[in-house]
Amino acid sequence: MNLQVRNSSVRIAGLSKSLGGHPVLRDVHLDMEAGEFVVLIGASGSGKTTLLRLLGGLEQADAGRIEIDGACVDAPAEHRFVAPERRGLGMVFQEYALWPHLSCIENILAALPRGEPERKTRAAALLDSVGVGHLATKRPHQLSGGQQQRVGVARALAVRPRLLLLDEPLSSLDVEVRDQLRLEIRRVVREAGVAALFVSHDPDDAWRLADRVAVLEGGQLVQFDTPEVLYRRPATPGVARFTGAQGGFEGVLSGEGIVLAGVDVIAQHRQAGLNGHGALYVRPEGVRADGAGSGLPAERLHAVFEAGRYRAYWRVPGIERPLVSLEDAPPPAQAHLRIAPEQAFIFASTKTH
Ligand SMILES: Nc1ncnc2c1ncn2[C@@H]1O[C@H](COP(=O)(O)OP(=O)(O)OP(=O)(O)O)[C@@H](O)[C@H]1O
Repeated sequence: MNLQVRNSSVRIAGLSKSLGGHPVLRDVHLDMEAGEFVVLIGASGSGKTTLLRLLGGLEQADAGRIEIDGACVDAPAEHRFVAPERRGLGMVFQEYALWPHLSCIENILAALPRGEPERKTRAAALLDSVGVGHLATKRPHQLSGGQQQRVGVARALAVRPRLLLLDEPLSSLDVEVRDQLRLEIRRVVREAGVAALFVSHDPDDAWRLADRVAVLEGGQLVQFDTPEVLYRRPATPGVARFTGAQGGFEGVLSGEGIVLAGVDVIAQHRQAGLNGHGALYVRPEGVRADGAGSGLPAERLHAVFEAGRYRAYWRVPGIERPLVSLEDAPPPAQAHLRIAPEQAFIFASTKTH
């Protein structure tokens, strides 16, 4: 059966929302392309759930505009607000939220539009598409968490949504089930051709699911890019950390880089408009110990074997925190650390000098 649904797109412009007198979202602009899978990340309290609730119609914006599939669903300036059930959305939550007294197939049938032809065939096909066709007659309590979430995804797609909203749907599952279900969600959402906004804390969700990743910091959208651009050009220290960087190591800016422990460290990317002091962020895979030669003089504090390599922790005179490197061979007690410019990023100093 063809599970294809309408193409969709989302336009969010100038969206602001305060809760309890505090601004939670500030002037958010975000356009999703038809069929695009966007993973929304951000620290706890950054406003992810609030953005999802605004899209879902569970909250009303203070300012700005939301369009789903070309239809304006929220625009306070125009006194426009479309109720949640009329927005054409599919929703999947962390807690599975299935009807406990209904079987899996009945849960799907309850979501299918009444006039839908061949309802039972479609409900069964939806369960099949997420790998739980054989559990159609079971009740939710007879299923594992991962199986229940599969039914949750099938039910969300049953309404032929214009947009699928997923709020940390994998976070209650153990790692193996999470990996498996992540792949299946991506496949089934692609097959349905529906746009999806997936809220997560987990970097693996961003790398493995997203066409683009949207990053919220303090209620503002600080970056909206492909995973590759996020990795190569993180827009903020927070994004650099999310992509695995350690930092910020404070130093004085030089012509092309930053001086740490008397050594000029070159970084390919430096935030525009900096002068005076800065802070270096670098991923462990961009730091290498070198027995001799140039680089930051370092003393090994500790090293552990990890997934075929050695993760080494170094003390560098003049740097407050240990610097971490990844090595192919057991690291020596003393070394010079070389930093790969493409793995290094310089942002504004967080200290007042
Ligand atoms: N009803 C409310 N009244 C007042 N403040 C609220 C309300 N709901 C949320 N907030 C505040 O708004 C901010 C953003 O909350 P939100 O739940 O959107 O963040 P989040 O990024 O989803 O966080 P988490 O990852 O922890 O779920 C938080 O500081 C939160 O305390």
